[in-house]
Amino acid sequence: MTSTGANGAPPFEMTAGRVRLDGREVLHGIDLRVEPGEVLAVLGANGSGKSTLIRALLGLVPLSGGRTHIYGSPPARFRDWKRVGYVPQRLTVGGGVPATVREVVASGRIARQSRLRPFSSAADRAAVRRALETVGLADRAGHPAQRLSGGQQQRVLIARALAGEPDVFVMDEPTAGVDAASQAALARTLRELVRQGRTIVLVAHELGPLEPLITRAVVVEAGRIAHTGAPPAPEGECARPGHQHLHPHAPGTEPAPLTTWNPA
Ligand SMILES: Nc1ncnc2c1ncn2[C@@H]1O[C@H](COP(=O)(O)OP(=O)(O)OP(=O)(O)O)[C@@H](O)[C@H]1O
Repeated sequence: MTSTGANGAPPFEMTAGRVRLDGREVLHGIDLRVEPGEVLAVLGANGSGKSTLIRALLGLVPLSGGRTHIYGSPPARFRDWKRVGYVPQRLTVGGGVPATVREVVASGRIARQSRLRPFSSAADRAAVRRALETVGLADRAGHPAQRLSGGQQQRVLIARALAGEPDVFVMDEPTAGVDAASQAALARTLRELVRQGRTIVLVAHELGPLEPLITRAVVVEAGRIAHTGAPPAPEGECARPGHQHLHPHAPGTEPAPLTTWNPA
């Protein structure tokens, strides 16, 4: 898999990025380069600017100063959206229009379709099925997504990103409101994605079972990066004597299928 853009450009590179919302500057000169294969945690208090930062990296909010690139292109000129999977904080797809779980997850394939191939193919349907199985929602495929619990909706959004088979995943609090078993399942899924060479940027308050996967953390404080460097020290299971730390970049062989979630 190619994990950089043309000329080896990294997934994201922001230089002196500034963002104003409602006339108030909320990001004050951010420098951040995300390397291929990284699992970068964006940490910080409520309102520090974490979501705004990742939305700006994706071009979803415009910069008022500085510049940002996705695989070497400014967001407005970036065309290869199939390489990018975004898991927002909440399910907003459909804006109240009823959509089934399968339809929401299938929308993750849109960037892979084209004017020449506008309809879903067998490969699209298989990717949607795999993604639903991975997050343990295959039996809910025909249910209205809006009627699921918050944690299940979060899993739908993760499945939507998985279905797109992107090179880089950007996840805004993927564990928020998700039960402990599903958090552990998400950690297993992310570990496999990283082993396949994908890049992951995730916003989190609590890393929980994702902690051992993190290769670098940035801490956002009042719209600035206050710390960048080593991930937080592993706790709990990983810190126990005899625990086998499976490094996410351990050289692998063939990509294995993503582990199916079996939430209790
Ligand atoms: N659409 C908006 N208009 C005006 N101000 C906004 C808007 N969205 C966010 N803000 C403000 O920008 C700042 C950063 O918000 P942001 O959502 O990026 O923080 P966060 O670190 O992701 O917070 P949380 O952990 O609560 O999700 C906050 O002060 C917030 O009130």
